[in-house]
Amino acid sequence: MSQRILTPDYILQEALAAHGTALTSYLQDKGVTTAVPKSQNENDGGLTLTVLGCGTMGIAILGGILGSLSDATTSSTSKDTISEQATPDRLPSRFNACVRSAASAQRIHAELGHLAKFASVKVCQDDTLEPVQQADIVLLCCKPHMVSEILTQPGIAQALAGKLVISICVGLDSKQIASMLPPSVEDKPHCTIACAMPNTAAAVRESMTIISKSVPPLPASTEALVTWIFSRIGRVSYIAPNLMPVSAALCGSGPAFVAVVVESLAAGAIAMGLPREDAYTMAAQMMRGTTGLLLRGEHPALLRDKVSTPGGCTVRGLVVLEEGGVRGTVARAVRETTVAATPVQKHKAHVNVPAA
Ligand SMILES: NC(=O)C1=CN([C@@H]2O[C@H](COP(=O)(O)OP(=O)(O)OC[C@H]3O[C@@H](n4cnc5c(N)ncnc54)[C@H](OP(=O)(O)O)[C@@H]3O)[C@@H](O)[C@H]2O)C=CC1
Ligand SMILES: O=C(O)[C@@H]1CCC=N1
Repeated sequence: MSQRILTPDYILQEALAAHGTALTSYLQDKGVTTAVPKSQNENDGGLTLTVLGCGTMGIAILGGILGSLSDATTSSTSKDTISEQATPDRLPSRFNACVRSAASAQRIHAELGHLAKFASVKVCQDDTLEPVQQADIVLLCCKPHMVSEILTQPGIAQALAGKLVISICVGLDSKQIASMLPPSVEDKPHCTIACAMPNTAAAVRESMTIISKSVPPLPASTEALVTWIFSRIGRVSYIAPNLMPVSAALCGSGPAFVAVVVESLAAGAIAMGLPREDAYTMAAQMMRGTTGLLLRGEHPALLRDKVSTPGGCTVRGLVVLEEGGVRGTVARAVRETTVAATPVQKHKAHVNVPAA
């Protein structure tokens, strides 16, 4: 059985979340004045953000936001990659994390418990209505096929009216999500829907998040808020809605493709006698260094040429890669993924299979 280490701060947060009112009146009866932590105070001017489906990505995003709030509390240096962005008038300070199973609830406690002292984080198991009612912003992080079931639960649509819904669900665009909600009233949409595509590196605040440009554009304050949320977990870029599927393939799925490359590099090194753990660490750090050069503006082709001395060892390895058709294979993987991530074409023919 896994063990959880509960810090005094964490226990206090949990007790306040579960029995805050009772604890406060008990202490007041004893003549003790209680100061509710800022983030627990419903009137602190902060927003409530509810993560609907707080699994791998929900935890990564929430962890990034809480981490950035902890940076703001403990240090004057910001880790923002987009430091010049407009700061929204109001920021999230209370968080609801919704899941179905006890195991998923436990996972949130285990992975985010140490950050809960920087804001109020409530884990909601098998309860979506109240957290959505409490929310100013709803982050839709469940699997795409679950969205319809969740949004059509009794009361959810009413609870979402007038709010900001941000979806990270691959293959769903804002029109499809809107179609699961009541129609707009008097030309006003039921709620504001934004679509974003982060990736799993959000967990280390190194995501490349692509956000779909909304039509009509989001109000400036809403766009600032969406940008703020995702710049907590890495870089942010806005793109035309029709380019979201290819962005999902490159940025959302990309870490899986790169992981295969790292595994392959390590496999070759292990085959030549390098200890397994050393091989994975060396491959990962080598990749990190290479991305540093690329992000500094170096073109990949020039980088490759710089490393391959004529008559040297690298060029011999490169010839093997070309013989194996690595470029074509990787490019085809991105094309195939793009088709699978495209809303209307999701179940259509594979792009790499020639038409019959
Ligand atoms: N994984 C990735 O790298 C990326 C994923 N995405 C997108 O992010 C989304 C989430 O993916 P991922 O985090 O991997 O998925 P996970 O399966 O890890 O997380 C989904 C979460 O949703 C919860 N959930 C399911 N149904 C309900 C419900 N009715 N009420 C409340 N919670 C519910 C699940 O809880 P429980 O476990 O208890 O059922 C689980 O915690 C997907 O739409 C995907 O397209 C986008 C970019 C990258
Ligand atoms: O493959 C998936 O379903 C998700 C979407 C983007 C990355 N992984």
